[in-house]
Amino acid sequence: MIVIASAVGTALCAVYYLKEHYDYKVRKLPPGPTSIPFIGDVLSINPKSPHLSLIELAKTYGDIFSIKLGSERVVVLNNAELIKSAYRGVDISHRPDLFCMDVLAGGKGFLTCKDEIQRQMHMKICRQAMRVVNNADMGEKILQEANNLVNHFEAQNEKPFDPQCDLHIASLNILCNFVFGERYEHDHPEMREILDFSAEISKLLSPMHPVNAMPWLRHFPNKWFASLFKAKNQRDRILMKKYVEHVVTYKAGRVRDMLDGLLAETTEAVAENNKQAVALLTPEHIIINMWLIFFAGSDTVTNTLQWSLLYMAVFPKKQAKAQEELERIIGQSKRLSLEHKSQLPYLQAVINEVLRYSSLTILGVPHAAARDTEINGYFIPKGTSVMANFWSVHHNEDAWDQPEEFLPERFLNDQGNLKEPSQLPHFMPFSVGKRRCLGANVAKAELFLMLGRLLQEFSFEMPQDVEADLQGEAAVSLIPKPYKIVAKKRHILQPETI
Ligand code: HEM
Repeated sequence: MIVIASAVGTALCAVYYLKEHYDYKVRKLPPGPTSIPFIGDVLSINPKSPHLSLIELAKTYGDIFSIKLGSERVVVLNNAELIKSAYRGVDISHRPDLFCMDVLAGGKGFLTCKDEIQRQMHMKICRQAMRVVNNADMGEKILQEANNLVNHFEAQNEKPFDPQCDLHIASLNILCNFVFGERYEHDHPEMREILDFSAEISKLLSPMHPVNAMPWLRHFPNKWFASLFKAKNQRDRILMKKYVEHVVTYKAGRVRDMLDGLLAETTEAVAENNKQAVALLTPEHIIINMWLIFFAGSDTVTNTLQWSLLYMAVFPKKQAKAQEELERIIGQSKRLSLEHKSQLPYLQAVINEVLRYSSLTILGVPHAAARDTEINGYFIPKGTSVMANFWSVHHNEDAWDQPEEFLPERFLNDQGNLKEPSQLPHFMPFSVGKRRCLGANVAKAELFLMLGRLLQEFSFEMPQDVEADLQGEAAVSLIPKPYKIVAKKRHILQPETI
């Protein structure tokens, strides 16, 4: 019996390795390590720093290579040129299937939409709805949260505190305001529910989570699936309530927020008898698209602000330089606004350097091949997941001078102005191409006003005898480990102290 079992096992392994050999040599898939049946190459990846493990693999296999996560092949791109050429067209513009996302989006909304024409319509509709808010009072909405944040930080009385919760509520409030025109106090029950379902969904989104790795488990009672469906129901209940309230109070020609923008799109599509657009503007589609904006826009901004405060405390000279610029341009008499952006290049350079140095979205959001295609001469079968190692791009020694130093000055030209994007071909915090971040302008506005307001009011310091940890921990993105910080109320800086 043992002999038969070993013979069968050996034969299966031989078939597996022959298939691997065939994939690499005959089908010309991007090269990579020989994987182990069932688990693939997971042992080569350190879950705490996957971006660094992938850089190590690139040293052996080149800037485009493939690994297996379980039985799924994933292609990894490790340099800016490859990422731009792969993400430019529609061939690599789908998202991989993930069970949790299937449950939460159910094929609706723009994120998982596989029909290119429908996806483009979704994007057009969402961009138009977002633009309505951009042009109106986005700056005011952000400033309101920034001022609220100042009050919360002030209430800490210069004692060490963890800023994560305040920053998260501020960024969620901006999105609530932006999407359905409401903001909440910290202890409002609806805000608590939004925080709960957002945190639960963030946990469930890892491809390694049991709901995604073993979807058949849903047929048996278990806590993971129960929490997925609970989070979905909470989300649907709150967003459907907002939808109904907006339908009841909507007035043509008066767009209060993104949801009104979507209702205006619906009215227009119905009037023009545009059946395709109407089909993408059902209440379910609208709710999913609203949620996708929350899902994509809250943790990213919260985590970037968390990194920003930590870096300000660790690099006090850079903090003082940004404060001196704010003092000189805004002073005490004027209110910071988005109009001041061009006059505050150093603050913008600090934000860019935070985005580069932290490379928060280390591996971006995975793409998938929409059809059989090629990258750099290698065959990429339809459905294959493709990931971009943005951390590697932002820390590439050939592209950046002293990449391991925090130097906002690298984003300024000789005249002290912010460099043009064309002068920064290796800077891509919001990704590139067809699926690049839809909210990049909103994110930049939030970071500018929130960090700007905080630096006007406080100097950030690490608590006495505490050393900052700048390594972070990898989840869906690279987030700072929980930390405490001191927000010292500022007294106006004299230029000679800098
Ligand atoms: C610092 C903050 C942010 C960073 C670093 C960031 C970065 C990214 C990245 C890397 C992607 C993946 C692009 C790709 O797949 O190639 C993405 C997608 C996306 N982001 Fe952001 N983002 C931020 C804030 C926001 C905000 C505030 C919003 C909304 C208001 C937003 C909305 C989106 C959406 C909707 C997508 C998906 C686009 C699609 O699937 O086509 N993001 N973001």
